[in-house]
Formats: sequence, structure tokens, C-alpha cells
Amino acid sequence: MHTPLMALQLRDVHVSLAGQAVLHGIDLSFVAGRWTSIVGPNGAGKSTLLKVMAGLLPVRGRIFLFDQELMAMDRKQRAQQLSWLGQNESTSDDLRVWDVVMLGRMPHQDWLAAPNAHDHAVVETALKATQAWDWRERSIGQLSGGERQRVLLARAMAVQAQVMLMDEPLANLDPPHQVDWLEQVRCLTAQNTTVISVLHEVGMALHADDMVVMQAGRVVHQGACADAATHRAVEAVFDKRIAIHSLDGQWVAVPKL
Ligand SMILES: Nc1ncnc2c1ncn2[C@@H]1O[C@H](COP(=O)(O)OP(=O)(O)OP(=O)(O)O)[C@@H](O)[C@H]1O
Repeated sequence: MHTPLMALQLRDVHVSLAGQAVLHGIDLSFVAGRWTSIVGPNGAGKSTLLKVMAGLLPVRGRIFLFDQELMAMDRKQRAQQLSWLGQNESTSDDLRVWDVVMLGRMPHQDWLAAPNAHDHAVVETALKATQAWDWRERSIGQLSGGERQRVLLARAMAVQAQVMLMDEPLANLDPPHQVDWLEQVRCLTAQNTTVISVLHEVGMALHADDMVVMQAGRVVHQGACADAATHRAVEAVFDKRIAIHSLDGQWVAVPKL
């Protein structure tokens, strides 16, 4: 039997923030080309885990990006392979939308080199994919929260990284653009991109291939979104205040009143 290629692996990862232990011995493996959603209650450590995988926090333990130790990688190489969409990302409001998305191409450009035709083509494709193309000449400060999120998603896509990490990518998106996002993730995984996203909306998170369920700084379950064991784990971390059901071939999470 052939062993699947692992995009990211964490081995006994511990994180402390401001002297407080936040992640306690995380062991996880993410198969390349799949979409995993991370869910759990407020304060469970989801955003911290995502930051750790982006190499943004000091940790105790080991993290591998494909076969390389993440922390030992050259910054540029890491930036080419890992793309990051954080929560409440700050950008200068004066920046043109086009230029914001072009920032995603930086890991591929030489120092002070002008973007080439390929960079322009990638930025155009990303802006069109998130339906942000019409705003390309506007400054990002003039956009609504959801419009801005679509521009930042375009920037993350423009990196064309093998692994994409997204923290609350659906924040501020209206339902049609949430569905667009689902379709974009499907396109990315079809091209063998690995997508890992923190999602609060359990119903959306259940569209992923796999799920990591967290509670109090620990992983309590990792499994396929279609598995009953995954559903039970999600219901348990939310104190059984939600129930997962099948509806028209999809999984939905409904409040238990
Ligand atoms: N900079 C920090 N200093 C100290 N503690 C922090 C810091 N950032 C986060 N924490 C704590 O770490 C824990 C995990 O936070 P994290 O943001 O990872 O949780 P989360 O699961 O993403 O939560 P939410 O669903 O509310 O976004 C929380 O208890 C939080 O208070």
C-alpha cells in the first residue's frame, strides 16, 4: 500500500503565550491535496495552531512542511510554499487593490525587481476568481468588509503556494460569496493544493474533506467530515448544543433548542 504524501506534520508541539500554555502536545498530519477544517469552541487554540503552522510563533516540538523542518527553511522558500490569510489582516488603506494582490507575488520576485508578465497574469486570475477585478484601481480602504476579504483571499491565492492556511476566510462574506469560496477551495484541492482553514460555522466546515476538532489547547479528534465519529466529536466539544444531520446529501449543523 502506498503511503500518502504529507504536506504538514506536527510532532509534540507545545506553545505558550505570555507565559500561559496554550497548545499542549499537538500531533497532527495533513495529507497533501486535501482540505481540512479546524473547529472548536472559542479559545480552543485554533488560530494559535494555524499561526504555528505558518511559522509565526515560537514552539517547542517539530513541524515539517513536506520533508523539510519548517523553522529551518529559508524564509523566501517558506513564503513560496505556504500562503497565509489571517484574521483581521491589516493593510495600508491607501494601497490599490491591484497592488495588494501583487504583494502575494513577492515571494517569487527578486529583490526590487518589477513584476513580470506571469505575475500580472496570476494577479488578474486571482482577482477574477474572487470577483474583485472591478475594484482593481480602488484603494482597499474604500471597500466594505466582505469586499476587502475577497481581495485578501485573492492575494493569498496569488502566491500559488502548495499549502494555504486561512483563518476565518468566510468572515464578512455574504452567502453567494461563501459558496464561491467553497468552489475555489475545491478548484485548489483539484490542483493538489493543501488547504487548512479555521471555520466557526460548523455547517461550512463540514464541507471539507477532513476535520480537526480542538478543545482547551488539544486536538480531540481528526477524521473525515463524513464520519459519524467526527460528528460526535464536534457535538461533544460544543456541549451537545448542536446536532449534525444529513440534508439533501450535505451535512448540516442545527442548534438544539
Ligand atoms: N497573545 C496572547 N497572549 C496570551 N494568551 C493568548 C494570546 N493569544 C491568544 N491567547 C490565549 O490562547 C488561547 C487560544 O487562543 P486562540 O486565539 O488560538 O483560540 P481560538 O480557538 O482561535 O478562539 P476563537 O474561536 O475565539 O477565535 C485563548 O485562551 C487565548 O486567550
